[in-house]
Amino acid sequence: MVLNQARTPNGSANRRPSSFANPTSDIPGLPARQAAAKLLAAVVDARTSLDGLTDEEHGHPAYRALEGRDRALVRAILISALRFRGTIQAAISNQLDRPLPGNALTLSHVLHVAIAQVLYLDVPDRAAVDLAVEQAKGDPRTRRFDGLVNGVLRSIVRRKAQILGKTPIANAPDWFVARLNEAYGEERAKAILTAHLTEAPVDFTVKDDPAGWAEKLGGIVLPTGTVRVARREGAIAALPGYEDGAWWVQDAAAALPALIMGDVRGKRVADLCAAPGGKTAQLIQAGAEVTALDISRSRIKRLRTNLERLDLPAEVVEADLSVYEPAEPFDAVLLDAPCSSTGTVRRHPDVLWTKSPEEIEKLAAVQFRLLKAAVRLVKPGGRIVFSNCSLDPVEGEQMVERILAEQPELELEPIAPGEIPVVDAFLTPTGTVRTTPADLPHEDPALAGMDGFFAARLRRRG
Ligand SMILES: C[S@@+](CC[C@H](N)C(=O)[O-])C[C@H]1O[C@@H](n2cnc3c(N)ncnc32)[C@H](O)[C@@H]1O
Repeated sequence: MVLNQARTPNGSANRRPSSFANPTSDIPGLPARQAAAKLLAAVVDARTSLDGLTDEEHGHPAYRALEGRDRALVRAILISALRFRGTIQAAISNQLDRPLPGNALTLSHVLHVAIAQVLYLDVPDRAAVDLAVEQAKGDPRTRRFDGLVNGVLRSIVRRKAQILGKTPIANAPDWFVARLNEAYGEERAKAILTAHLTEAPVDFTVKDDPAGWAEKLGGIVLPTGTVRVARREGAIAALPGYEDGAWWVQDAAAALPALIMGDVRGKRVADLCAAPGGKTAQLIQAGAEVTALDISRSRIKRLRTNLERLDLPAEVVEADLSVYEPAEPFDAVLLDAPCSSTGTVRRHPDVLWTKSPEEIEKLAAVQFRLLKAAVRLVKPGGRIVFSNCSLDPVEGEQMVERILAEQPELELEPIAPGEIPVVDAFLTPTGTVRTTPADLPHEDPALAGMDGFFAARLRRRG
């Protein structure tokens, strides 16, 4: 089907005079769709993180100009548009005889925003389609395509059940699928890609009584001890136990690196990339005397607030780990390094569209540098736990091989099966920890999975 006739939402020819001054600003719901298309452009064209764009204080101006409800709608649209980007793109392509012109990026974003609503959100189809047509008309870059927008969207509305009923296609860039296949084999890679299509549950690390908190929060206790609740509307801060500091939100996988540190009671431990403080809190709770260090002022602020709420005291240091010189070395250090975050796609579907293989290599270089800096901060004989939330072996398994090859004073301290029973299910043959979103399956997909994480325990030779 070729769609190039300019038509209004009700199918009649477009007769709106071109001199119609700023025709769109008063149409309810339109500013939210316009903002969504702008933010989508910023994510996929300029590779900007969605969290930054939707920051309540420093986010994109088009986002900050919206009311709270519209902000939530924009976020929901973008999460779906990015999570199902492959499916949406295929649905568009199926409607056209030839691809959209390469310079029609704005048109493509308008379509993606509308289709995300039609296929995945509880927005009336008619509103999604009509607003997209108005949006196209209101922008000189898309004005001449309003008929195409109308035709493509109406056709997708009609084919909705068929599109949604199909086996999901890979909603990830080719480079990512190729790297997953290579690292995990096709079957596990497919399971990971499928897991990415469901929103992650909310996980809580509790100070004590997991069963009691699971009941109060309406969740389950995972084999790892984490309390898990299916995602639902509502503020985390309104949940029981928040004010009292009884728990903190932390993915089940993110809770494992601190556990492989072993018994830290009474030890001086540095958490070297600490903010916002999930692992710091675990280490303090486990009885360590913790120094929490981070380079980012704003993230340090969040860490302080979190530790205050939890009533867990630590020495907090704002510094660059590469140049940090403590008065004396630590008994043990944890380096939860900055990474590509490809293990967190379920909650951050923008990651796949903002990162690239080159970016992964760059981040691996940063991790290598930080890991070397971490080694000099620990006493001879002391442990170094290295972790991150990437699925890519370059940032995990291969990073450990590289550092061991370069630093003879380091050795791998493999985790033996049964030593820390909660990580047994995730141990690799070399005694490191690897989790993926396809792990921790559950009959209810809303309660399944965990972040992709890697963690290794190293020792500075004594
Ligand atoms: C993956 S996050 C840490 C998450 C944290 N460990 C937790 O569990 O809540 C990585 C952190 O590394 C910090 N970072 C990046 N480069 C750093 C450096 N050179 N020195 C210290 N911190 C750094 C970032 O600011 C960021 O907060």
